[in-house]
Amino acid sequence: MSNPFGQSTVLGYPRIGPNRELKQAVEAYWAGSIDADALERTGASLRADVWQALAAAGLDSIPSNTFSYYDHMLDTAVAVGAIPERFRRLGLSDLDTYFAMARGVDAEPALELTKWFATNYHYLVPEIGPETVFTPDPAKALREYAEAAALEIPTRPALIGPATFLLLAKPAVPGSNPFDRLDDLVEVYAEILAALADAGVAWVQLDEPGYVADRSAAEIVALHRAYTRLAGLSRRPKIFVATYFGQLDDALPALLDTSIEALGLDLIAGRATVDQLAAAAPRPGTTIVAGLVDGHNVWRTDLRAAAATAATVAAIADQVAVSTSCSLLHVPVDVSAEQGLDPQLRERLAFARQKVDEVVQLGQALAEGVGQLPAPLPPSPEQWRNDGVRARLATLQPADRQRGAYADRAAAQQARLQLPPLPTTTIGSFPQTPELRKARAAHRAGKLDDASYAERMRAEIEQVIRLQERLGLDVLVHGEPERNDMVQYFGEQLAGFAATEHGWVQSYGSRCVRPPIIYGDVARPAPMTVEWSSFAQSLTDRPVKGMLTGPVTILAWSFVRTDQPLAETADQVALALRDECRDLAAAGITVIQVDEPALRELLPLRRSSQPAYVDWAVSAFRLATSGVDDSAQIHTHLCYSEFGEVIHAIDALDADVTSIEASRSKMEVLDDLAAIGYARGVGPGVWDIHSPRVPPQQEFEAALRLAVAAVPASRLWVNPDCGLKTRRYPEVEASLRRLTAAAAAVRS
Ligand SMILES: Nc1nc2c(c(=O)[nH]1)N[C@@H](CNc1ccc(C(=O)N[C@@H](CCC(=O)N[C@@H](CCC(=O)N[C@@H](CCC(=O)O)C(=O)O)C(=O)O)C(=O)O)cc1)CN2
Ligand code: MET
Ligand SMILES: [Zn+2]
Repeated sequence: MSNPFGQSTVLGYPRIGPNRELKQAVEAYWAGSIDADALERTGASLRADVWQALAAAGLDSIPSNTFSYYDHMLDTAVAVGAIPERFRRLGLSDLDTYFAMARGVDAEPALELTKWFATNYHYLVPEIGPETVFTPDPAKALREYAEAAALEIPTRPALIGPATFLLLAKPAVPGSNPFDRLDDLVEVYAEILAALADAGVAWVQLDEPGYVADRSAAEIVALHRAYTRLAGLSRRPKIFVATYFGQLDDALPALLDTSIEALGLDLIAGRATVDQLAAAAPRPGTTIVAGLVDGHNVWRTDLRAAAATAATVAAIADQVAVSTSCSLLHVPVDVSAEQGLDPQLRERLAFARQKVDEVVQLGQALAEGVGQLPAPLPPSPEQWRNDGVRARLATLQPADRQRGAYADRAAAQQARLQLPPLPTTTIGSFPQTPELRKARAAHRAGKLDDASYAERMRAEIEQVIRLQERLGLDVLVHGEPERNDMVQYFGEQLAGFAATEHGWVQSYGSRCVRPPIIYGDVARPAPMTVEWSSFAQSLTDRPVKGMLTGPVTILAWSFVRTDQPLAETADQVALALRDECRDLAAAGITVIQVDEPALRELLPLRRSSQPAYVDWAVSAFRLATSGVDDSAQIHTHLCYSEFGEVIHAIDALDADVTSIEASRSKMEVLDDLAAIGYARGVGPGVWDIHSPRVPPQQEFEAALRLAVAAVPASRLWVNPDCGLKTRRYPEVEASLRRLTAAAAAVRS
């Protein structure tokens, strides 16, 4: 049955370009080496390429306004006029005002950056207060629509919907609630929709993923009111509300009770969605856009199984289209560029471009039947299995996840380490200089041999050690110069992982990551970090921390196999890390840090699913870290999130020392930790490393005095919020000098 929406669509597409063209152009603009026109030309050409590729692939309904120079939440803030006064008064051009909000300028810090749901994408948090004046600014959406129309490609402009926009905003004034502004904001959307309709736009996409998390009855009533109002407008495009990253529960009947023309549902992450849809009984004429192709992972879709689900949906709703489960922003662009991958793996993968083809095939199957669909691939090759690892996991006992009593550990560690009160340390990485990146690029290209590369890295490590000695830090790090990324580096060395050459995914702004792919059983063919750490330790009498990435973070920042529970894959990674910890300890490394910055990221959006997650996540970390004896001091590190929700999990990790981002939230996390009786070492970050600013000495001391008031000095560590890889040496030296001086002042 044909429907006005069409049979197939995607919710969004990568905007960085097949070779990170956007990153290069944007960074060149920031550096002043190209002008705004040149940047705009690159943007226009990337957008045109995407629309043409989507049209050529045979998609019926193509999104626009999914491009962004930095972030789509920021674009929506601009579209509704929510530009804080402190940026307006800089008097910059529109483009530079936009980048000022994203990155800050000397006088004004940027908007806050935070996790986009349970992904490794980060959005800029709009600041909304009772006084925020909303004004419609549909210029970007209109321009993109017109650009595509000039290519004879009609598109569907996409915006974040008003309810989710406010749910994800933060109060501009303490104590106010951005969501209270919903009715005002909806009127601005009404004007935007009218402007789009006037330009000939037939459909608009409004994203409301905020409703796949637990929401109050009042928030659901407000959602219903918002879409009743928008759907009731006389001058507007047809409305497609897109939801993703989970299931809507009570918000589903609320949305279906409005007269929106199409509703997108995530049938990958929202396992109960089909049942909920059957119970809600969509009204005739509403198109259900079934998200059947996973937009958050890289595996090919089992098209026959997906078509069967589509058929089930078609029996409930009279009009059905097929889509991705979420925007394709979260996967790399094109797997056909990966000629270095094992062909047996490559044929099992679908990146954004391949997922578009899958959606088109499923759309055709809806109309014409499943006869043309390819058969599913056979099960994974036998050689991806590792019976040794499986046998080891099968025999694990609770004791393998349990260290000795903390009091005994603390005594054994202090006897060995002899640390002063308020010991100072850093989180691991030192600046990744352009020279280091160039050396790594030359090594990768075969222009720098292994020995010369290793020599270059050892020289860097030696400089980093000497610098820390000069600064008077107590526990040193080797600086991680040899790591391209804290997850990819391990992925490149572990069996069961594959690395891509071009598989870049945007993490925030111009920053990208190349997540490894976990396709088979995980094992550690050889030690991964021991040589570098031992070398660093050989240079100094002070302790040098071993530095590993924890199992949860390795999973969160990789693409993970879906043929077994995450918990099982996490334990396999944990066993490899357990062996690495033992090898480090055996090599004389007395302090080992196992980073878990993504512990909060994987926390399920719905409360009911959280305990099971916390259980396996904590278990895997403990498996990784409890194979060493009491005298080895285990540190962990967390950053990039609000920790309140995982505070018990942090305690349950049972690390001897937890370093944690705290400077921007004024040490609040210490109260959270105190409230649950956390009684081991803690290093609240006293320096916000996200900005190049060198804080004055008093700021370090003030932060430390707050910390000393909340935590006994005997358990308190002094460190920055996170690693220093994105900073430059002048800032690092100046700030660390103040950090150590502040520690000395507070000690005495
Ligand atoms: N995986 C991951 N997720 C994370 C974080 C993280 O550290 N890792 N931190 C948080 C914030 N997210 C971040 C994500 C990316 C970067 C980042 O700095 N990315 C770099 C790339 C890092 C990298 O892979 N570097 C490689 C490759 C660098 C590169 O682009 N090389 C050039 C050539 C080298 C040159 O001439 O400069 C090339 O290949 O073309 C290396 O050092 O080897 C970037 O986009 O610029 C920082 C934070 C949360 N999520
Ligand atoms: C995102 S957490 C980073 C931890 C890592 N050890 C570093 O210092 O870079
Ligand atoms: Zn960090």
